[in-house]
Amino acid sequence: MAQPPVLIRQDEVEGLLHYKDLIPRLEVALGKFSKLDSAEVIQPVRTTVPLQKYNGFLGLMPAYLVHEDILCTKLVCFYKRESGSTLPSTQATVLLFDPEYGNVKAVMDGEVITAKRTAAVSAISAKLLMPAKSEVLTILGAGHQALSHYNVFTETFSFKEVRVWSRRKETAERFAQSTQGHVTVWESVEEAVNGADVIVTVTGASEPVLFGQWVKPGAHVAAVGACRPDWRELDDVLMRQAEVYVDSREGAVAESGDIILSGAKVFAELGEVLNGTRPALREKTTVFKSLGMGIQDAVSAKLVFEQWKNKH
Ligand SMILES: NC(=O)C1=CN([C@@H]2O[C@H](COP(=O)(O)OP(=O)(O)OC[C@H]3O[C@@H](n4cnc5c(N)ncnc54)[C@H](O)[C@@H]3O)[C@@H](O)[C@H]2O)C=CC1
Ligand SMILES: O=C(O)C1=NCCCC1
Repeated sequence: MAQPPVLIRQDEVEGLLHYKDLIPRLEVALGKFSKLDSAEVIQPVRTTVPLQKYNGFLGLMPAYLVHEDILCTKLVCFYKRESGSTLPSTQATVLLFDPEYGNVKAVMDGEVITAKRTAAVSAISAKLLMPAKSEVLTILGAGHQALSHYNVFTETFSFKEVRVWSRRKETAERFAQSTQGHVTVWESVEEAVNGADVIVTVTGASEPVLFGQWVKPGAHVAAVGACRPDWRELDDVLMRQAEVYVDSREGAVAESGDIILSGAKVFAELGEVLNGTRPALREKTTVFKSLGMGIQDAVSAKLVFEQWKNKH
């Protein structure tokens, strides 16, 4: 009979999952996903169950990485919250299976995994697509993703200046006080992104907050919020003037309001750039539209479980 699953708590996941281990594994997984005959990676587009009463969704995100034999699913609830709400906007649990036997080996917190793997993939996009001498990073939004993005971007790159904007100034100020390094707080998006080389959008917005006319030509935008077909973070001008990269084409055309409603064309998946089958147009204005993928959670869960076993 199979052993009962181990339970790995949020604080344990936090201590076990490190960007230096995660980033190379995500790069390999994204590359495999984007191979033309991607029989190595099985990942259907996320199934979402609307929770109309609560302005939210339950997302089911299964994935099987055949060669690594990782079978995993994340269950994630995400919500559109009113300004000032104290309820969480994302809650997630990750289940790691034994693919042969079919039992669950581990149940682990999915919030840290979601925060870190999303930020790590944005860092991969920036490594490939940001201008060669990037000095100014602007983060729009000041929640969980803002912090994980701040952490991985400052750990991986050397920006001279980091700026933050949030719809409530106090939230941006609290964020700036919580970070290790110096972060300047800006009251308007237009000023915050003026001259920025890299812009990360990590808001709960459903209408555009970032407009193309404010973005420096050649800048790189990692657009992480607006993960529903009728939600936006970026305006049509930006979507049409930029070269658009995605994590999954199939996911992007099903779920991204910024892509669907602007009519923008997807230029490449990040995995195609990593595989060398599509170019990284670093000198152009680029948008990486992130929606999140089950394989990213699967790779992270495997890492967490490996590290957990080493300690027990
Ligand atoms: N692409 C991906 O893989 C993932 C995307 N997400 C999305 O990323 C976004 C941020 O997630 P978290 O940081 O966890 O959320 P959070 O709730 O911790 O932070 C959200 C931030 O956005 C701001 N915000 C909310 N509504 C806004 C509006 N209408 N206009 C401007 N700012 C607004 C909030 O004030 C806060 O600063 C969400 O949209 C979430 O659904 C989350 C996880 C993974
Ligand atoms: O990939 C994820 O995890 C999520 N993506 C979009 C919305 C929240 C969770």
